[in-house]
Amino acid sequence: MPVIGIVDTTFARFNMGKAAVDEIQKHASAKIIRRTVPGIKDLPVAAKKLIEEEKCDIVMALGMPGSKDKDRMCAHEASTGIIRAQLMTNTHIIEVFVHEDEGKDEKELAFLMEQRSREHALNVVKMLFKPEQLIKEAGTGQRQGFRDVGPARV
Ligand SMILES: Cc1nc2c(=O)[nH]c(=O)nc-2n(C[C@H](O)[C@H](O)[C@H](O)CO)c1C
Repeated sequence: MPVIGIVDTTFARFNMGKAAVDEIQKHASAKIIRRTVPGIKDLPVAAKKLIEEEKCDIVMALGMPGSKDKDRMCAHEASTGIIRAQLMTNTHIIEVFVHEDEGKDEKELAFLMEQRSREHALNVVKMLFKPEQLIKEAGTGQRQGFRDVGPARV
């Protein structure tokens, strides 16, 4: 049975890991191993440990960069770390970040954090179990959270 790792943060203002686990369980049979770390800069090593020590086939790294400049810098550093962890382990780590200022208010922020977590969880299920479905969706302007934008019109 495939093993999916989920790592999220306490800094985030919505329980992103819970939404991702719930969505995966609705659509696939997989062992899920969940971890929570303080913030996004702690995600890369947590994901790498899930891959190397817990034998996860794929990992979701979920977090919320804040709205200050130092948070944006932090997000860039965390992303770089996540990419390095992917290259070091030759394993996908699907980064699910929702910037705190993407939502116009708290309600929209919570909506976006839940939807993006769930839609990327579906991507993970497709990557593991139905890769041909992703090929069908190539170039279709999919977005996670807000509405899909569709293909460019010619
Ligand atoms: C400035 C800052 N901003 C964020 C953020 O926007 N989002 C987040 O999840 N975590 C932030 N952190 C915390 C770091 O990611 C990390 O948890 C600490 O530096 C401890 O390693 C920090 C320190």
